[in-house]
Amino acid sequence: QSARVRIVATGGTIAGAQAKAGEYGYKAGAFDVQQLIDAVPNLNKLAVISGEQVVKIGSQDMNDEVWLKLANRVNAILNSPDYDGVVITHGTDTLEETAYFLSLVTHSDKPIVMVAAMRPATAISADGPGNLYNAVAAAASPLARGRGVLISLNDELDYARNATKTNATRVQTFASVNRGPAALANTGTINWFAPLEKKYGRTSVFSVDGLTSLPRVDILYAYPNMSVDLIDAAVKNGAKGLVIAGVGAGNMTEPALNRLAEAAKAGVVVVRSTRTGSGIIYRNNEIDDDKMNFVASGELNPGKSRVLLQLALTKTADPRQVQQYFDQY
Ligand SMILES: NC(=O)C[C@H](N)C(=O)O
Repeated sequence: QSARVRIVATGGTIAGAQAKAGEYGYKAGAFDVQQLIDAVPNLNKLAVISGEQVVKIGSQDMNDEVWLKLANRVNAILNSPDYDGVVITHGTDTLEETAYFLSLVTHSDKPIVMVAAMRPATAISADGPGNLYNAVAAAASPLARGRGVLISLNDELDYARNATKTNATRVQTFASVNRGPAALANTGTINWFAPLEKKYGRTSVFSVDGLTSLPRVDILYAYPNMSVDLIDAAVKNGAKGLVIAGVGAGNMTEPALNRLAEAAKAGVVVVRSTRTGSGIIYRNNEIDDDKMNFVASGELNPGKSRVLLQLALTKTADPRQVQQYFDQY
C-alpha cells in the first residue's frame, strides 16, 4: 500500500520560469504545485501524491507571517490520518531557516522533506524534478520517520539543523558543514546515515499554537572597525534579541562588545555566532560570556541562531535558559 504524500508549494526557483529560453534571468515562483508534480516522470509510482499552494514567492521574501501560516498548515497535514508524509517546495535562499523553524514547531514522526532547486524549471538540466523525486521517495519511506525536517537537493538529504547554503550560484550548494549528510539519494534510492542527536520534532518544547507574531531578532555582521551604531539602531527599533555574525569564533570590536553587554544587561538576549560559515562557537572562549551575559551559538550559524532565538524568546529572556536551548537544539 502506497504512502500518501502531500506536496505543499511556496514558490522559489524550483518553480521558476526564464523570461526567454536559454537566458540566465528568471522569475521565482512562476509555476504552481500541479505543474511541478506533472514535470516529474513516475512520481506517482513512489506515493499517492496530492498538492496545495500556500504562497508563491521567492524565498528572499519569506517572513514571520508566512512561517506561522506554513507551520500551522504543515501541522494540520501531519495530524491528519489522510497523509503519511509532507514535501515542501521552497526557494533556496532562506530554505535553511524555514526548515529549522519547522523542525522546531512540528511534533510528528511523519517525514517532512523540503525541496528546492538552483536552476529554474525551464532551464537546461533543471535540478528541481530530480530533487523532488528524491524528496517524495524520502517522504514515502518509513526510514525517514522521526528524523525531523530534511532538505533534498543534489542527491543528498540533510537535517534541517545542519544544512546551509554554501554557494550562491552552483548546484552543489547545500551541505551539512559541521557534520555529514543525513542520507545520500540516487533516483529515489536512499542510503540513510545516523539520526540527529538533538532536540526537534517530538522532543521540541517550541510551538506556534496561539502565536500571531514572533519576537524581533536582528542579525549584525561584524567587521574591522565595527561601531556601536547598528547595535543602537536595532535596540531602539525594538529588537528583543540580537545575533552577531562575529569575526572568527564569534568575536567583534571592543566597543561593540561593551555596548552589547549593556544591551544584555537591559534585557536584550545577545547570541554570538560566526560569519565564517562553519565551526563551533564555544562559551567563554576569547570572550567572557558569563560576565557579559551572552549566549554562544555552538554549531548554529547566524540565520539559524536567529530562528532558535525567536522561538526561545517566546519562552524566556534569561540568557542562561537560552544558552541551554542552544546547547540542546
Ligand atoms: N534557488 C533559489 O530558489 C533562489 C530564489 N531566490 C529563492 O530562494 O526563492
